[in-house]
Amino acid sequence: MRIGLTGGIGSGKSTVAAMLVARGAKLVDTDAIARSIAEPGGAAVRALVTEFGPSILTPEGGMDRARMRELVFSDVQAKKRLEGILHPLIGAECEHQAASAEPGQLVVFDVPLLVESKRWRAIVDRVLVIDASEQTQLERVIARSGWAPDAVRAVISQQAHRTLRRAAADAVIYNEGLGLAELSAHVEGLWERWTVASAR
Ligand SMILES: CC(C)(COP(=O)(O)OP(=O)(O)OC[C@H]1O[C@@H](n2cnc3c(N)ncnc32)[C@H](O)[C@@H]1O)[C@@H](O)C(=O)NCCC(=O)NCCS
Ligand SMILES: Nc1ncnc2c1ncn2[C@@H]1O[C@H](COP(=O)(O)OP(=O)(O)OP(=O)(O)O)[C@@H](O)[C@H]1O
Repeated sequence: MRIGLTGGIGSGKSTVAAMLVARGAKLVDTDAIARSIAEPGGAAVRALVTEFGPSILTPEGGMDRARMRELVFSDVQAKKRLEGILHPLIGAECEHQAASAEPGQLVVFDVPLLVESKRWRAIVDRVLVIDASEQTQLERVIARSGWAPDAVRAVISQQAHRTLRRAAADAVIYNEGLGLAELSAHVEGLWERWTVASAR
C-alpha cells in the first residue's frame, strides 16, 4: 500500500515519517529528492541555469536555496517555473525509489504539495494529513530552521489551506499539544489499520 503523507510546512510530516520508518515503512521523501537533484552536478542544475540564469547557483555549482526561496515565495510565476523543472524529475525519482520496496512493505511518500497537485494524489492509495495551527507551524519552523517569521508566513500563504488538506484526507493527525509519545501512539494506530488492510 502507498501512503501519501502531507501537511503544511512545520506540521510534523518528517517526524511522523520517521515514526513510520521505525515500524518498517519505506520512505520516499520528495523534499530530500528535490534537494539532491539541485545539488552540484544534480539532474536539475542545467535546466535551472537555463531558466533562472547562472546567478541562481552557489559558488559550488548547486542551486542557491535561500535565494530561490526568496524568489519563488514572492513571485508565483517563478514558483511555477521552478516546479515545472523539478516536479517531473522528482516524480521519476519517486517511482524509482518506490520500486525498491520489499513485497508487501508500506511505502510512505512525504509530499508537502500532495493536495495542491493532482500528479501526487494519483500515485498513492491513502492520504495521511498532519495538521497543526499556523501559529504552531510558525513557531516550529522558526525554532528548527531559524527563518524570519515573514519567510514562514510567505510559504504558508502559498500552500493549500488546512481545510482543503483535511478534506482530502483518509486520516488526520492533529499534531498540536501532543508530546512525541502521544504522536507515536497515533502513528501506531494507523500503522495497525493500514498494515492489516494491505495484508488482505
Ligand atoms: C523553494 C526551495 C528552493 C526552498 O528550499 P529550502 O531549502 O529553503 O526549503 P526546503 O526545501 O527544506 O522546503 C521547506 C518547506 O517549504 C515548503 N515548500 C517547498 N517547496 C514548495 C512549493 N513549491 N510550494 C509550496 N511549499 C513548498 C514545504 O513545506 C517544504 O517542506 C525548495 O523547497 C524547492 O526547491 N522547492 C521546489 C520543489 C518542490 O516543489 N518541493 C516540494 C515537494 S514536491
Ligand atoms: N508533537 C511534537 N512535539 C514536539 N516537537 C514536534 C512535534 N511535532 C513536530 N515537532 C518538531 O517541529 C519541527 C517541525 O517538524 P517536522 O520537521 O517533522 O515538520 P515538517 O512538516 O516535516 O516540516 P517541513 O514542511 O518544513 O519539511 C521539528 O523540529 C520537530 O522536531
